[in-house]
Amino acid sequence: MAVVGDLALMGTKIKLIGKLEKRVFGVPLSTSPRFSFSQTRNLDVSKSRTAVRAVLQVEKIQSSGELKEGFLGFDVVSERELKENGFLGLRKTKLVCTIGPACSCIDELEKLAIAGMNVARLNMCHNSREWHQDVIRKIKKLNQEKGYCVSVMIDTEGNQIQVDLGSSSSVKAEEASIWYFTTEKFEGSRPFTIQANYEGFSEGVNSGDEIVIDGGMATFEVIEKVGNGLRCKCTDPGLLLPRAKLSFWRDGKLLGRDYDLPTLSTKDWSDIVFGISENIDFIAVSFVKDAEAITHLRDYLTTTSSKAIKVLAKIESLESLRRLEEIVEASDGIMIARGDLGVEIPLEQIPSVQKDITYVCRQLNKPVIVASQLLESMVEYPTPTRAEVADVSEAVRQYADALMLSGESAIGSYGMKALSVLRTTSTRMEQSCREENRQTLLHQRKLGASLPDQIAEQICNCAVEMADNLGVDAIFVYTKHGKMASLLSRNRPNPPIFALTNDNSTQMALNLQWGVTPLLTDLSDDMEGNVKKTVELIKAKGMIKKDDAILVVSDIIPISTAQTIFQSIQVMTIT
Ligand SMILES: Nc1ncnc2c1ncn2[C@@H]1O[C@H](COP(=O)(O)OP(=O)(O)OP(=O)(O)O)[C@@H](O)[C@H]1O
Ligand SMILES: CC(=O)C(=O)O
Ligand SMILES: [K+]
Ligand SMILES: [Mg+2]
Repeated sequence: MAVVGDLALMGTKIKLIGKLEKRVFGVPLSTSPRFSFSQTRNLDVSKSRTAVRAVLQVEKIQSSGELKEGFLGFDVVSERELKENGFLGLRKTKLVCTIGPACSCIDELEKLAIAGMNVARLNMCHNSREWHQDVIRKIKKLNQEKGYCVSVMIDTEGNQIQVDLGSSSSVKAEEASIWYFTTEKFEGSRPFTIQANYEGFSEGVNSGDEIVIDGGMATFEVIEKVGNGLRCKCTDPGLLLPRAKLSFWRDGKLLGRDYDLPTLSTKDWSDIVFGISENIDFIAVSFVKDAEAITHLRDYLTTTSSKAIKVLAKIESLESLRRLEEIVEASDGIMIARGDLGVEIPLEQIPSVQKDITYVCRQLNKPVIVASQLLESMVEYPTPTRAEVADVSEAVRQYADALMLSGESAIGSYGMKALSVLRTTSTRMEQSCREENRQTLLHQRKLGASLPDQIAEQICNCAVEMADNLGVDAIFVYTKHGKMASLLSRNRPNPPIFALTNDNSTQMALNLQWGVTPLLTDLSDDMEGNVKKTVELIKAKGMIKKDDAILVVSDIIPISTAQTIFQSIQVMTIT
């Protein structure tokens, strides 16, 4: 903590963190009292040095390169990749890693960041609040002190009917053995008895129906109902793991039952409040049923969070597939959660469903993550199977925005190797798609309703066509909320997109967007000046050379001429 007025901050920009006790420099900084305050403001310290008595924590942001005059906010990993591989060699597909006990210490987190992790995912199903807080703070520290740019995602637990095995690590069910599924709570374990976590789990279930564990780990036939419980016979032997999910089938079809469980449980809401206070970037909502839960959460975030947290809907149930378009429209992005999806639909349908979901996301311009079992064998082994590499390649060929590791990074012994397989496999397939000119096969649906939106969309479509036809080295886009950057990304251009923004939440959100390298930088109303400055800075870093061509797109609305919106495409050749 420091008294702002005592610091020599003349003419610099500072980031203020802490509880605001007064108006600072006459500027009323809005903040919700419930959450910690973190906002960047341009303050003229010279005028008010003596007037200030507000006690605030002043964070040195020069080290993370934030908004300092004359700074181009490259993260250390993109900068290195660009220097080593050149513009075209920059990886386009983003990488998400689930953080678990195998990679939660700061050294392992840093190794993942160096190896290309763009987003760290924390699954709130596991571990304690303190553990999650510790991991988030380590990631923020790495970003701040060492110049990485890793976004943080929390993934809600959700309301699901699952088993509670108490302290047992697994339970084996033998062929024809008789079991009792109950909602009665008891300590320890009882032979042939399995606790289900939800009172109404057996409602509407008849004798003769099937209970499928975790999409096929084991199967039981219901013999009879006993009170709220079910007496069953094991028809397909196998293993029950902790938190194994139950699904009910009749005549070969999933029993689509509405359990009346809200998408977000009380625990999920408490995790969300925690996430907001820890300044996370994404919330992935598990077992989304419809658009309503997503809209509700987004409204809540608008009123309670000072930063724009993005809401991702996880598609992992039959219901979410039925309402796919409305869910995609309502959310900021999608995760194809193939693990639980495979519990609800036959496995052979997953590849075509994945293809359909990525297509819808492309059309509606929402980033999409392909998740679960991409390199599952690497939880145990140091090399992937050929089939796994083919699966990863197919997701890249479908132009998914991001690929996700789950157990491979969270509990596996070869998380770093798995990340490296994702990186090399996606880079190779991206090159092959460029050679094939596959992006020309993308037919985009018109999205914009208002004229400015339609202009933005057309400009981005044309800009990408021009960039590819001219073979420019890079696309630069100046963007406040990331809209133009995403519209460019949607067209999957050959050159990389550098999105220059002065908004930290935009920067962190763009980490999930295919082909976009977000750069946090100081922007002014003077677009010519911005472009000139960026080029000078990037030149000074030795990343650009004579005769390189850059295409520049801008959607910044000048404040001084509020009525006029300048949206333009410029092509520059470096002299
Ligand atoms: N924070 C953590 N602490 C302990 N173990 C973890 C943690 N995160 C993940 N794991 C382990 O990694 C494995 C795979 O990770 P993950 O939880 O992402 O899979 P999942 O079950 O498909 O996710 P979801 O519950 O969202 O469907 C889990 O089975 C769990 O054992
Ligand atoms: C990631 C996840 O939730 C799943 O695959 O089920
Ligand atoms: K989850
Ligand atoms: Mg899941």
